Amino acid sequence: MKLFELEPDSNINLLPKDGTVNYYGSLFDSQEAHLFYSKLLENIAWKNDEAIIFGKKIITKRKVAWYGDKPYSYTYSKTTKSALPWTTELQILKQRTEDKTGELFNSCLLNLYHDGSEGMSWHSDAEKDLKKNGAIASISLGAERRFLFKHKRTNEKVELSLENGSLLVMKGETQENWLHRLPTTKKILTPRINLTFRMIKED
Ligand SMILES: O=C(O)CCC(=O)C(=O)O
Ligand SMILES: [Fe+2]
Repeated sequence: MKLFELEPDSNINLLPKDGTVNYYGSLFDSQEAHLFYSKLLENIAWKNDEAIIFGKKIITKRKVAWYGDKPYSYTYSKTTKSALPWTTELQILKQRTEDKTGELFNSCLLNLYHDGSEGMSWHSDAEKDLKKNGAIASISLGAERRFLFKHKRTNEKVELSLENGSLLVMKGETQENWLHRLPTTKKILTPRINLTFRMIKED
């Protein structure tokens, strides 16, 4: 056991410019992280994602789900989904994320990556349904994976590792100026669940 486990400083901005990314490390002890992971695996309405890539409809191996305060429709990879009502676990996780970050969220996109062969390619989350420059809070459960940012103009890169139970927040102009991706890897053989709490525009 490590006697002096240093918590990451969530005030540090991991990006050198044009946006803000804060890493909070793990929000849970390993038992609690495992409990949330199992409950989400069991209780979330996981579906294979449909995306339109180069004009062709494809079905991803990765599974997704979309929850929110209201049945918001959300257009993602050119397909539209309607948000389901919060489950108990999601309500607890949303509350905890809001307490930690001081931000409010009204929706959550979940991703289930069965192993390292599934990932997400370079993109930014600036869909028109999302509040402009609203914070996006990302919780990771299960396998630890690498996560990268790339500046849209300069190609500068920032890399980190998303631990089991960890919270990462992207805010300010991050989505306007940076892309992010979850690279695939042959080394990871176990699943990971990711939750991104977001704020959908209500007009
Ligand atoms: O799985 C992750 O950590 C990232 C997911 C993501 O970028 C997204 O859902 O937009
Ligand atoms: Fe994203």
